[in-house]
Amino acid sequence: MIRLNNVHKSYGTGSNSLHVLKGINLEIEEGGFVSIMGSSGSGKSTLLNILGILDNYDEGSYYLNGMLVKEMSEKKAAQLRNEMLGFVFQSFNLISFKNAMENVALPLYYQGVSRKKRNKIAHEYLDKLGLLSWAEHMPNELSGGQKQRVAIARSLITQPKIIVADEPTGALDTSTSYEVMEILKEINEDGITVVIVTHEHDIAAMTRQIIRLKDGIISEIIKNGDLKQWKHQYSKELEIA
Ligand SMILES: Nc1ncnc2c1ncn2[C@@H]1O[C@H](COP(=O)(O)OP(=O)(O)OP(=O)(O)O)[C@@H](O)[C@H]1O
Repeated sequence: MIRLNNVHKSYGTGSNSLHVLKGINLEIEEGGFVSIMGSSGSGKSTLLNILGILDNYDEGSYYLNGMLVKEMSEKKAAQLRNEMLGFVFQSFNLISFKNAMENVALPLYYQGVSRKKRNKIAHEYLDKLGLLSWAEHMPNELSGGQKQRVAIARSLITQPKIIVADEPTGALDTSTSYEVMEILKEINEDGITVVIVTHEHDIAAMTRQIIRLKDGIISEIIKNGDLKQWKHQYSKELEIA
């Protein structure tokens, strides 16, 4: 589903240039539940933005569903983004002057779906996320967890194949973070590939594969069965630190 071969990305030019990704090789299978970890500035968001076709890369290749992302026209890239991808952000990115239902329905507005139809579908997704009674509420009347659930409902309304989430629990307290991760897990169990960026080990451990970025390359890929061992090793590292 996702395949990156030797992907490089730099910001700036000349002496101001910053080489952030220095040859990323990565495969994510359909139905994967993956977290990207790494220290601040290691390039996690840069990588996620490339995966989500929100940003370009400089060298290498990125195949999404067998299609080379780089050689696409902007129109084709936008189409692929709209058809394949749903986005969730740390700061929810809800529109403050629209209520929960209107926020969820927004992607369908851009697809030209009639108001009646998009509101009906938005209600279905709010219901799925347990937010039906909050449909008419404005974002500032919702808790952080509710806002993130609205954002997740909005990301799902176009029926994407992949959800990319940049620090989806970064603005939430611990128990709400786990609730949001449980929702992402259920979404994944419905067959949607989920890729998140997080710096929290407990959150990463809820996914099935952890990709660690260091010095612009993938330093480690920890798979399902090894997570327990990894958590044990990590807690020992913490003790030493
Ligand atoms: N648009 C940009 N222009 C210039 N430099 C950028 C840009 N975006 C990111 N960078 C730089 O690239 C590096 C990697 O940034 P990125 O946001 O991908 O890291 P990150 O691992 O997600 O960090 P954090 O955990 O702090 O969010 C950082 O040094 C950052 O300052």
